[in-house]
Amino acid sequence: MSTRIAFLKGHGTENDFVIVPDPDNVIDLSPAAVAALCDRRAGIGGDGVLHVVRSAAHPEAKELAAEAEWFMDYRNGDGSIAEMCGNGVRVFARYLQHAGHVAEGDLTVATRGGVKRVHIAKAASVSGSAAGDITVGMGRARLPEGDVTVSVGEHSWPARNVNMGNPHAVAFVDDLADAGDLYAAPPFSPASAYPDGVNVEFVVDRGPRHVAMRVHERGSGETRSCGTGACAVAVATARRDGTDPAVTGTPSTYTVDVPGGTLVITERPDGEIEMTGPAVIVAEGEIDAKWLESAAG
Ligand SMILES: N[C@@H](CCC[C@H](N)C(=O)O)C(=O)O
Repeated sequence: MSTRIAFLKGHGTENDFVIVPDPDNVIDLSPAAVAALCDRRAGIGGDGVLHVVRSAAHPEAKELAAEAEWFMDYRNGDGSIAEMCGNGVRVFARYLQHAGHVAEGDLTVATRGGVKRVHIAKAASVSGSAAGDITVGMGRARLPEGDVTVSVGEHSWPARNVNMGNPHAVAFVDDLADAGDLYAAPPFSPASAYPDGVNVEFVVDRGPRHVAMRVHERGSGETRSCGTGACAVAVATARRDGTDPAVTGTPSTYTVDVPGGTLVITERPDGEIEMTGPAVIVAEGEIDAKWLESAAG
């Protein structure tokens, strides 16, 4: 490993990531190293890490190399691995554009949840200062059967199971404040419902086809946004509202406010879901490899 490791910092609706470009997959990103990087006081700080690797150089993505040149090796802030990160893909694409690997327009990104189609919209200003939104094709949701209850303090709510490649429990609440401080993962029952943990979304109505949510993410705690979570919320809300596109035959679009901004989610009658929102690179620099080695213990 060289003595300096390049990194960038980016976010999508304030779901923030430490980006580690490593085309040849030579950096040892242990779970402890990821947690050290994401530490908001002793490290750089982030909800997760986007390890940017050429698909051909990663054992989990080699087979996807013909379809997507780059693999998003996503890690949660505690170092755990997740199947998918929706905002992560959008920020990953912005990094590829920023680094000159891709231009505006269409591209593909390999993830543990399969190959995702991405569209980088044209910048809104000629100076390029107002970057265009980024849309990602998130694939189809799965809606596993089963009643789940989510609790916070004295409150408990029925929750809808939605799998966006990763697991989500969506609870409709009267007031987002009822979810409390969300320092700890909200307990759910039955305890066997999510053997690998779950991301929990709390949702209120804001208007026609417009909701707001808070989220507690598995492996990261409460975050300011979650892309897969916003998609899970749009899917659950469409079923609640009777606007399931598979039934109505027309696309269903929801605006989902998160604490860090707004995402727009469209589900088509064939079940394919697209998510659109901003993605920004805010800084770049170098990490001392010796610090990372000692911080990771
Ligand atoms: N913030 C992400 C989701 C990241 C993964 C999640 N914490 C999990 O463990 O499933 C998003 O934007 O989708």
